[in-house]
Amino acid sequence: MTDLTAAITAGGQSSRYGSDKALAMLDGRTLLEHVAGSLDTCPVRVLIAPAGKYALPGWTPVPDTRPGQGPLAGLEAALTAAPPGWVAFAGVDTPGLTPAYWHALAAARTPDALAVVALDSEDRPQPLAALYHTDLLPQITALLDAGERRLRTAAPQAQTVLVTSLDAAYFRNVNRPEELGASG
Ligand SMILES: Nc1nc2c(ncn2[C@@H]2O[C@H](COP(=O)(O)OP(=O)(O)OP(=O)(O)O)[C@@H](O)[C@H]2O)c(=O)[nH]1
Ligand SMILES: [Mg+2]
Repeated sequence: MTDLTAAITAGGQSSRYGSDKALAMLDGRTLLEHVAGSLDTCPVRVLIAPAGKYALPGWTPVPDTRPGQGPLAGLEAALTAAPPGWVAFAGVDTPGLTPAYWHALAAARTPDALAVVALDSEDRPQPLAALYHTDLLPQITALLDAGERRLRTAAPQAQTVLVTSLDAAYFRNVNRPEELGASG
């Protein structure tokens, strides 16, 4: 994955979780560390979060361009900070991601694609564990300027490769404490 820049967007409020879910513990590591571990071999790694909020060795903190405006704004900050090319973009709350997941997405890229998005076992797109190309940046900025906040609008369908049949375990998503279960 040496040609991917890693970006974790961590500017959320965890309002459903009730405390900062990035720091919630699962199997001895924080959720943030689980996600970071899936991307540690990427040469450039950025954490979209307020300066000083998290200590994540090897990851460069990058502040939001539009604080509090959601993950689409987090993606804008990530694509702005990244060198030209592909960015592996993840939230803090998907601890099932692994290097193999990102390899599967990277292998699905086509020459015309600007995004690679997995579908879960119910065919729902997973834009918070997806690849985006930095060439999307001007259109994402235009979307945000026009008031758009939905991450799923980040890339046009015609330039999005969909990846199916991946293991459901990759898509574990923690929004509430009960979703961490006894292991939390
Ligand atoms: N950079 C950045 N990331 C965000 C922002 N809002 C949400 N995120 C991140 O997007 C990911 C998924 O968001 P949610 O699951 O809705 O997390 P959240 O907004 O913290 O939680 P809720 O308040 O319960 O919706 C998480 O990694 C969040 O940290 C934001 O304004 N800026
Ligand atoms: Mg949210």
